[in-house]
Amino acid sequence: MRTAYRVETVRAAESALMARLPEGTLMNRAAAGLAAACAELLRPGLGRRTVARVVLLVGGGDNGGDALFAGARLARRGIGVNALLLAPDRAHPAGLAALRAAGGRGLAVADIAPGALTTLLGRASMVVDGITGIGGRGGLRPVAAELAERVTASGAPVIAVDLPSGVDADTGEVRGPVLPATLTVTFGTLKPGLLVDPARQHAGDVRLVDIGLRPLLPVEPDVAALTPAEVAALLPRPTGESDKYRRGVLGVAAGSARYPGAAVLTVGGALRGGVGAVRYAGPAHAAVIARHPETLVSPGTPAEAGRVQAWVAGPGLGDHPEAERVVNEVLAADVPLLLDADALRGLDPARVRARSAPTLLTPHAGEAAALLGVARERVESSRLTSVRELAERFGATVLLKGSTTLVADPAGPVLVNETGTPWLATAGSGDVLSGLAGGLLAAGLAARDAGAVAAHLHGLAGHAAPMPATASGVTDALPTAWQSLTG
Ligand SMILES: NC(=O)C1=CN([C@@H]2O[C@H](COP(=O)(O)OP(=O)(O)OC[C@H]3O[C@@H](n4cnc5c(N)ncnc54)[C@H](OP(=O)(O)O)[C@@H]3O)[C@@H](O)[C@H]2O)[C@@H](O)CC1
Ligand SMILES: [K+]
Repeated sequence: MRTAYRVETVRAAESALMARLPEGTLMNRAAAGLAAACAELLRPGLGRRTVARVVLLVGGGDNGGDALFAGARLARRGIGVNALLLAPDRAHPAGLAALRAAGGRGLAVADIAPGALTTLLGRASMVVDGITGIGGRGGLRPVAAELAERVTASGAPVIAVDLPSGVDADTGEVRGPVLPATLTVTFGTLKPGLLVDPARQHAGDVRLVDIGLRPLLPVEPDVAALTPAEVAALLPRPTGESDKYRRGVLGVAAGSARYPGAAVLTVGGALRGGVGAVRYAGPAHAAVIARHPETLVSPGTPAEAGRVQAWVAGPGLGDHPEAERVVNEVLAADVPLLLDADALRGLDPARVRARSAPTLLTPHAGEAAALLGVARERVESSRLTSVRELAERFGATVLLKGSTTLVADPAGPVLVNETGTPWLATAGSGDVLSGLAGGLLAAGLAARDAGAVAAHLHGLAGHAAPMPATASGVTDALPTAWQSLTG
């Protein structure tokens, strides 16, 4: 797992580690890793014998200290380094002294004429952002924001120290101006803001520098992303003993006269999710059997459908004459249940909490907002907080769809899926995901794993599908995605 820890936990681990080591060791390790990453990016330019010039943006905290010590290392290699000090009286004294001793310059931003600043930034091979790290609060303050804007306008690549300045490390929220980076060099551990949108989008590539923190961090992270190997290990595989019931039978209650396609896509996703069989119950049975002849179909409601190991309900229920009854029946079924789309409308938390079998809810931001009674923008800007709130309120696992899909249980780490692509924002794509995750539930995966594995596969299939991707194309690409994971 790629794991991320919130600031409070990082600080506790850092102080425990610092207490065992000579003063300055951690910052020295951080600066060494940062300087190495910068030098690597500068090398192609140096190969052409252009003069490398680095500009450091230095805030009043230790994030600025990291930038200054890294700058000193670069200056010792003959690189021209100018540090722009946002708070000159508070710039890390030892860091500034090291930079100056190595031949670099420290300049108070307030003392630089606008024209000179433009020239300095225009000539920079790269800008190192040490304005704020884990000590940053809210969006950048006006002077820092103005500087950030000028840096962005200069077009120079930005290397963020620990975090892009202006993002919230713990929540991934962006509450004001921020300086977007090409590369973020982070220390000791990832922070949630490096995995969760919208902050993640400002981080560029992320490189983790080991400063020896790992053994002092708790086992359980706050946010994590499964690696491809971990996803592969969770995929259900039939054994010699398998029959369709042991592999799992999924019930699908989706689609309606108006939206038969939703039933077809949900069943398609399930069949590609490694399930033993799919029972479809509802008005779109003819469309389902025409497209997926291996489906066991019936026109009735879930209670009449026969034995299943999990249910998916919701996609395209639309004008289904018995939509309410369908949702009531699957809620009453004592098997894992995935609720999506129309089944989420007006869903009563108490009814979900009362279930004895696991429940997985798969809202997009709009549906999540309706369930929480907040504006959609609030969910989009506070995705991590929102998904946790929903999981807590419903006592269920919640998969919040979006650019980075999040999967939360009422407690424990939130899983982030990193394989998504904007191409998946296409009609019916969510129905495929529901079927896929439902199939994994029926195969016996825990709700959190089913959600995370489905999101991962769905993302890979979104990349593998012919462009421009359609939901059917994504379904058809699922075996390719599966094979890319299992070799
Ligand atoms: N601890 C360790 O072991 C290690 C820590 N390391 C490094 O230390 C970093 C944390 O350092 P930190 O705690 O000094 O906080 P930091 O991120 O520099 O920010 C505080 C400064 O920013 C300012 N400021 C705040 N908000 C602002 C805003 N919106 N806009 C503008 N300015 C704002 C704030 O001003 P103030 O509020 O005090 O007026 C203060 O001056 C960490 O991310 C990592 O890089 C590494 O060396 C590895 C070992
Ligand atoms: K920074």
